[in-house]
Amino acid sequence: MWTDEELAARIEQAVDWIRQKVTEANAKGVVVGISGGVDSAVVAGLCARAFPDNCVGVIMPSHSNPEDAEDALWIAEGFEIRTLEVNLSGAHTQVMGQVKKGLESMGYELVAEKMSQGNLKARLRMSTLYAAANALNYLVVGTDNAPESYTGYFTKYGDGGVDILPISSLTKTEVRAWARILGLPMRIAGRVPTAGLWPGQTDESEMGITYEQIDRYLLGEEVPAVVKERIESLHRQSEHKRHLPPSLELPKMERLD
Ligand SMILES: Nc1ncnc2c1ncn2[C@@H]1O[C@H](COP(=O)(O)OP(=O)(O)OC[C@H]2O[C@@H]([n+]3cccc(C(=O)O)c3)[C@H](O)[C@@H]2O)[C@@H](O)[C@H]1O
Ligand SMILES: Nc1ncnc2c1ncn2[C@@H]1O[C@H](COP(=O)(O)OP(=O)(O)OP(=O)(O)O)[C@@H](O)[C@H]1O
Ligand SMILES: [Mg+2]
Repeated sequence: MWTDEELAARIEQAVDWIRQKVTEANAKGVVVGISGGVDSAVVAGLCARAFPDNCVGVIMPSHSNPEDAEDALWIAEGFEIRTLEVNLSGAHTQVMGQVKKGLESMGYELVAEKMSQGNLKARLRMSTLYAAANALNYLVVGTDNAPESYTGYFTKYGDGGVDILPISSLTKTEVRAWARILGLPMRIAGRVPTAGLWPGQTDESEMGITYEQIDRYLLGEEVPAVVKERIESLHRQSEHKRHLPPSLELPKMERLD
């Protein structure tokens, strides 16, 4: 594996990179959503080191996982990050209720209601992070790791809607190793990954494969054929999320006047 010194050096590289990107953008600091999960805990640790006095952690408690907010606060306090708490349940109920009622009154059947409400949650979180970042001239720091990025396991314009991605080349195993070096306990480093979009959701049960398997695939190691097919299918289906929207280029028209 890696030595602690190697890991610490890579962490310092990531911290410097965050500082550089913020400076290049003429911004003054960083905003990060802290969920209680390991990815955002690691990114929070990097952000705190990069901008000890200009870092805001946003905690957006979810009724599906209320105890996560306590861990999120504990993580922020540990890194001495100032926190903003925003409860999105009212906004979520309002928007989703009106969309559902409106579409049903038009005669539509909602074929993917659970996904729609879950992804709206991720997009409201994104809007909240940008509301804070805009107000302060800070950048929004994302938490996608390599397996999530490769499989497209993120919400388009939700948790995927960010300004910079410091851990998007890290396997989940590496993220957990960085967590340990940053002083996070096993309770956080080893917790079951969940997007928190609906009660009981876990990343691995939803994807039907494990992070260990995706890590192995990304490192070019052997994985069962069925796992390889699943990863490649998720990658293909989500290609659109890793690009700017396709835009129609029409030839210029001569003006008649
Ligand atoms: N080929 C194509 N070209 C252009 N656009 C395309 C498209 N196919 C779909 N789309 C658009 O993309 C939309 C589908 O993408 P999207 O809205 O992202 O939705 P989708 O990929 O269906 O779902 C997001 C997945 O990410 C997971 N997630 C979300 C948030 C956080 C985390 C986490 O790990 O914390 C995980 C979530 O549980 C779910 O499995 C469609 O509604 C459509 O508008
Ligand atoms: N309740 C929440 N409060 C604040 N931010 C959140 C919340 N839920 C999700 N987020 C943001 O969305 C990001 C994507 O969630 P994701 O689940 O991939 O990461 P994680 O929770 O940090 O780690 P894990 O994937 O191991 O659960 C989080 O890293 C965080 O920035
Ligand atoms: Mg999570």
